[in-house]
Amino acid sequence: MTSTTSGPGAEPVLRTTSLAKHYTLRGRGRRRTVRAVDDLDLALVPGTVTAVVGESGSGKSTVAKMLVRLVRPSSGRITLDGRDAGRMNLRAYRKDVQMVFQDPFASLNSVHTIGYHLARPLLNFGRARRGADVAGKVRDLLQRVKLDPQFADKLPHELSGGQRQRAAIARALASEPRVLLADEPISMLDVSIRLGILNLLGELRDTDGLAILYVTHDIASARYFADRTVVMYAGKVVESGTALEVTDQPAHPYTQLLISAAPDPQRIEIVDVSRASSGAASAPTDGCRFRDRCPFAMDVCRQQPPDVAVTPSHTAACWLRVDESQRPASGREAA
Ligand SMILES: Nc1ncnc2c1ncn2[C@@H]1O[C@H](COP(=O)(O)OP(=O)(O)OP(=O)(O)O)[C@@H](O)[C@H]1O
Repeated sequence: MTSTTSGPGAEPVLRTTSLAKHYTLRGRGRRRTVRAVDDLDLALVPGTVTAVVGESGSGKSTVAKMLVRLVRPSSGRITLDGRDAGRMNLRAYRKDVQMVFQDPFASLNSVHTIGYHLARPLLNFGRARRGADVAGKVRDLLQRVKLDPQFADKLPHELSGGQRQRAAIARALASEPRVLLADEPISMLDVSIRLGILNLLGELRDTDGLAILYVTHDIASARYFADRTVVMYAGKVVESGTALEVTDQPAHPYTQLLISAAPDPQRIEIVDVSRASSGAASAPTDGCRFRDRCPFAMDVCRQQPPDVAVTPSHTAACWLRVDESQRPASGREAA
């Protein structure tokens, strides 16, 4: 096999191994544990987009927050080029791993110009020297996200939502990162400009060889934009594969439900259908977490299903994919 530095065959730059985040909630004298993320093995590869898809409460944002080190994992490991992220200096880590947030209105400070927002990380990460150098690099960043250089002098409120999100992407690019974590980067934008932002991110993937994590509740946009798709339900990955495999031949009943709820999974329509029907918050924490909503649930689903290979690049964690003769005895009875 030819080894490449970017694209689907390249070595992952960021990896997670058995990553988990559990929150303990206390109230009325009781303690409750929310298993926001469990057993997550993820590999982000340069020059590719990995989509994490799921409805509200499935743990997608918690994954992104752990990866950018805003939230400390309860267990498991994150490695950047094989180095343990938890032991790395945060500034050195963030130079390589940057995040774009959902809300471009909240993520830029209203009292500072766009130029200021871009100059700060350029200087902090040592990518520019004060004076003409930083001004030139601010212009370059604006150009890369297709904003006119005059935007440097504007305040955030003078920009549209799409322009703000472009400015936020430019800010994330200032450190010249290798990994970009994009948490629902288009869900708050007008439908007409969403595609433009995804296309911009796609260009950056190709020109800069960025490894992009694209967090979304919208499986249609993942099909359009991502190379690989990972589907999460109630904190667990239920299916993963190439974006086309997962959308066009979904193997897990939960993915099938997500797709049937999308108006047209082949079109980037982006209607917020999946949030309304979320059952993730009340899902069981043992066995298959989807079993209470699954039309095919069996007794065996009380046990954790194995990850079954559908194709060499596509897996689904579902007992239906295990031959009946291979299931534990209870797998042959209806629940
Ligand atoms: N700081 C926190 N304290 C307690 N529970 C939390 C915290 N952050 C997230 N959770 C819980 O963890 C679970 C996963 O949340 P998360 O925000 O990662 O999901 P999500 O898929 O990104 O959903 P959304 O699209 O609504 O943001 C949810 O049950 C949520 O209530």
